[in-house]
Amino acid sequence: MSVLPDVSSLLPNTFFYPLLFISLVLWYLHQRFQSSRLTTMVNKLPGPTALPLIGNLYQLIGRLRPPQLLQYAIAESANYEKEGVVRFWLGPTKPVIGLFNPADIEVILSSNVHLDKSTEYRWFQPWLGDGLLINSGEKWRTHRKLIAPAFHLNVLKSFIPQFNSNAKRLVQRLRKEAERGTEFDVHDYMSESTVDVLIETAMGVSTGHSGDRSGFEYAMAVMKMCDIVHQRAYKFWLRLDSLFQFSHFAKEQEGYLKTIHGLSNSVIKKKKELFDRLQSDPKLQQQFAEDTENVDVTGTFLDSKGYIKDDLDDDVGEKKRQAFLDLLLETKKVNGTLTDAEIKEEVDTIMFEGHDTTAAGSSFVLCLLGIHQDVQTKVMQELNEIFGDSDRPATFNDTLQMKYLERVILETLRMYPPVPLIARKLNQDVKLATGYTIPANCTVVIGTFKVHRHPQIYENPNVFNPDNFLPEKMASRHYYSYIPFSAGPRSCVGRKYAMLKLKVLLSTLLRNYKVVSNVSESEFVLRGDIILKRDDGFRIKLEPRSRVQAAA
Ligand code: HEM
Repeated sequence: MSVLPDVSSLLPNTFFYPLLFISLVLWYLHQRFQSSRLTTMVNKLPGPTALPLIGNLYQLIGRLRPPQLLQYAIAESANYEKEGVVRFWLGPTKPVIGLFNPADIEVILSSNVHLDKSTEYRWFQPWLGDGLLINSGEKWRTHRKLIAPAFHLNVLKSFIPQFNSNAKRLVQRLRKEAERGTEFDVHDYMSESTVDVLIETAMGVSTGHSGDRSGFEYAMAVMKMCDIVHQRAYKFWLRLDSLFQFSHFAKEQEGYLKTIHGLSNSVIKKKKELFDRLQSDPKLQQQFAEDTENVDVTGTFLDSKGYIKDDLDDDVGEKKRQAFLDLLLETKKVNGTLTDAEIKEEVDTIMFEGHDTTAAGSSFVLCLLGIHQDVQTKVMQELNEIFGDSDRPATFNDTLQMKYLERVILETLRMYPPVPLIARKLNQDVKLATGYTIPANCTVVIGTFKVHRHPQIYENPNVFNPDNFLPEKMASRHYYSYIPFSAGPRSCVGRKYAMLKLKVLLSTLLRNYKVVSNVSESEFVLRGDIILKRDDGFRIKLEPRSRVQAAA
């Protein structure tokens, strides 16, 4: 028997050296990151406590569901309202800077330098290719210059008949819900309608009104794709393509993209056939000639003079006034400067941006009108003054008189902005108006939802009040305190299209149905997966209005 004490339990076991090694490597990496220029500068910005290496990721534990994530982002940013800036570390090398001060936002959005989208937008690439929403540099500049004129007001005015015929179809589809009189989710109806109307206007292809549900299937696939892209942002193991490709999401994505690209391919094919026929038939050309009637839009949101002016206001001359897909095909034919692949990615981009945003926006308008019956009564008074007893379709001039409905739409987009945040990647240091400096390589997130509910900008920011958009109220606020369509050189090209379409669609629907909602705003469960939605569904009831029938 040994007289020596047993020291084997004190000796390092098999795990000791590997653990020591990993700890030393982590400690070394932490020290390196801490002393880098990026970290030193970012850590001067206000933000919640970040832990070594994982940064603020620990705060996401237990919040990996879209509604909780949005709630967390809103609550955490409220602690930095005074500063207008908040920094988060998503791991050791990924700083994200949230901005919600209009003067700081202007520094980024009005710039011709900070135009690059954040790296997260690359997850859209299998879907949108290198289209206008995500591309950058010279390609973005030339494509933006090419596409913006297709959304000039004089082109949009020629879409009024299609807006009306689709509004009428929507009213007919909703009839069964009105007859039932029970609660239903209006978002599916709005999605299908906004896809169809986009195909018939910007793409210039008839959907045939034949009961074909490809628009609906497309809209549902888009919703699922948005969910996948959103999950990649906060489930960190999905951020890397090398891991994502082995997940079940990759397989699902393939299926959704088949539906999405199936529709865009078929739209392009149909349009090409029509385009070729048009080219060889002068009579058809005459028939499709644009309506370039001159109408005064001063004093409305469609007129940007009193608001944020952008390239949608540039007069591009009569010649260039063509609808979107006509313009692209013509450019390819005449200049040879566009490839088929480029046309495809721009069609996919416009199809996505043009439908999901307006489907969410219009669904929120209906929910809010269902809750605020006094506001709905005022909208109806205005519509009755415009249309009287007539069930005629809306004209462009009618839409200019829908000033109160316009304020309702603007206020809805303030409280529930369909694009709740915008993210840019900085390629150089930026000094903000508030004095803070953000270093190059940071991701900057503009918190639209947060700016729109800032108590120092909007009196009673959580109260729905269309009068927030009376001209004098708008004039008294900072330009960049209302940015549902972003602003500056990279603002939304479909802004005027969206407002015009929403007015025709909503006014037609309201002339036929009274909207009712038993759900209060405090019960809305919001989720921000790319586009802001209600997780609990856009639940409303409809009651037929006896006086006016569907506009013919
Ligand atoms: C209520 C409706 C809409 C809202 C709230 C909205 C909002 C926005 C926002 C915030 C952006 C900037 C996104 C970013 O920087 O990440 C954007 C960009 C864009 N939107 Fe819209 N949008 C709407 C409707 C439309 C429509 C109807 C179209 C086309 C028909 C459209 C086409 C685009 C395009 C192509 C871009 C990219 C522009 C660029 O990067 O140069 N949008 N939109």
